[in-house]
Amino acid sequence: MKPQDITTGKPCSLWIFGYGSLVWKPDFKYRRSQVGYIQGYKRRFWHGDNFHRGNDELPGRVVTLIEDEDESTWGVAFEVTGSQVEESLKYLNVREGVRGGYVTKMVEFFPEGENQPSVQALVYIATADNTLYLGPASSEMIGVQIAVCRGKSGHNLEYLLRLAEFMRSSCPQVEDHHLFSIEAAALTVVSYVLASQ
Ligand SMILES: N[C@@H](CCC(=O)N[C@@H](CS)C(=O)NCC(=O)O)C(=O)O
Repeated sequence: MKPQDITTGKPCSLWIFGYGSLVWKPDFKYRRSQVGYIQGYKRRFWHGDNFHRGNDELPGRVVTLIEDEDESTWGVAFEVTGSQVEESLKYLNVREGVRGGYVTKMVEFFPEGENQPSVQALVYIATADNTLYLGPASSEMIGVQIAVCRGKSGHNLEYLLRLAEFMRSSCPQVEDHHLFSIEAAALTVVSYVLASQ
C-alpha cells in the first residue's frame, strides 16, 4: 500500500531542497529534480563537520543557510513521492541530523525558468546554537581549513569543488563570491603544497 494524501488520494509528494552536498550527492531515490532558489537566505561555509568531511581534531567546514532578507540561495530541489518520502527522510535524518547537526525547516522554492510555480520544500539548516557551528571566518582561513581536512565521506576539498562546479555548470548566472573566493583560497594552498614537493 503506497502512502497517499488522504484528501486527494494521490501518492504523497514532498520536495527537498539541497544547497550543499545534496546538490551533487543526494543518495536517495527521487521522482524528479529541479534547479532553483530560495529567498531570504545566504549560503555560508560556517558549519563544522567532524564526521563526513572532518574529525574531532580537525573539523571540516560545510555549508549552512544564514537568514538575510536581501539574499537568495541557488541549489536543487528533489521531489520524492510514495515510499520515497519515508525512505529519504529516514536516510537524511541520519546523514544531516544525527551526523551533521542540521535541523529541518519548510521554505518556498522557486524553480528556474519562466512561469514556474513555487512549491514548499523541506530544507536542512545548521543553526548557530548547535555544537558543530563554527561561524564566520575569512575566505583564506576557511580555504586553508578545507584544504587540510578529510572525514568518512572523503576530503573536504571534494565537497567544496563539487559545489563550485555545480554552481558554474547549473547556475552560471549566479556570482557566489563567498563560494568562489573560498575555492580560490583552497586551490592556492593546494598549489603551494604541490609546488613544495
Ligand atoms: N543541508 C545542506 C548541506 C548538506 C551537507 O553538506 N551535509 C553534510 C553533513 S555535515 C553531508 O551530507 N555531507 C555528505 C558528504 O560530505 O559527502 C544541503 O542541503 O546540501
